[in-house]
Amino acid sequence: PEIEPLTQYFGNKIDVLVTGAGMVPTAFALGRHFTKPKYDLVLNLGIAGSFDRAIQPGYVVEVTEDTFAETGAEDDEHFIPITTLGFGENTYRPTTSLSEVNSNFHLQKARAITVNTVHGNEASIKKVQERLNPQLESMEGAAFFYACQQMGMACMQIRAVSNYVEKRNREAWQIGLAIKNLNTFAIDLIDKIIND
Ligand SMILES: O=C(O)c1cccc(C(=O)CC[C@H]2O[C@@H](n3cnc4c(=O)[nH]cnc43)[C@H](O)[C@@H]2O)c1
Repeated sequence: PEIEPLTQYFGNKIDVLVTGAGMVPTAFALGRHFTKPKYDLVLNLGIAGSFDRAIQPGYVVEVTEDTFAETGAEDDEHFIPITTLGFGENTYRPTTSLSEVNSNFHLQKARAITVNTVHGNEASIKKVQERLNPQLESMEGAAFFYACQQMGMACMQIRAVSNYVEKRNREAWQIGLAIKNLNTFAIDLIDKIIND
């Protein structure tokens, strides 16, 4: 449902890969799909939660970096990131930007984290904010950047905010508004890209 208006609009003019929610389904689906011809541009489109009260539900945002928030080790009250452990990276970035792709389009930029568990507890939200100071969270973004980087694909992540990251308050989520705004933006952008 997140990209149905877009698939209806473009038909088979673009390839749409629905990965399912979460970093493992996303990385697997992209790894399997990328054995096919190289793409000019790969877009990750989805909804997200916002830690930043200035980035409100309905806003469409360009993600400029995305961190796997949970990869590391606990040392009692202290968190040791995987980078410190020496097992690899936790932060990944797009390999192109909206301004490079089409200078007529502008979006607010934001730093994101990628999580397995949607935050919904005040203490854990405070902890992750103190550690990583994210503006957005999703369940796929960093895995998307990772897969694209591994395969040398030009990539960008565009997310529409469906909810604030707060103590679980499912009734306040505005998924319909986020999906509408995400699809309106994505259709406009892709239309320009394929017709220019
Ligand atoms: O908690 C629920 O009842 C519930 C019902 C439907 C969907 C969800 C999701 O968690 C959707 C996950 C989906 O959306 C992205 N997303 C949206 N908001 C957030 C968030 O605050 N934290 C992390 N991910 C979020 C996510 O990328 C998934 O694709 C829950």
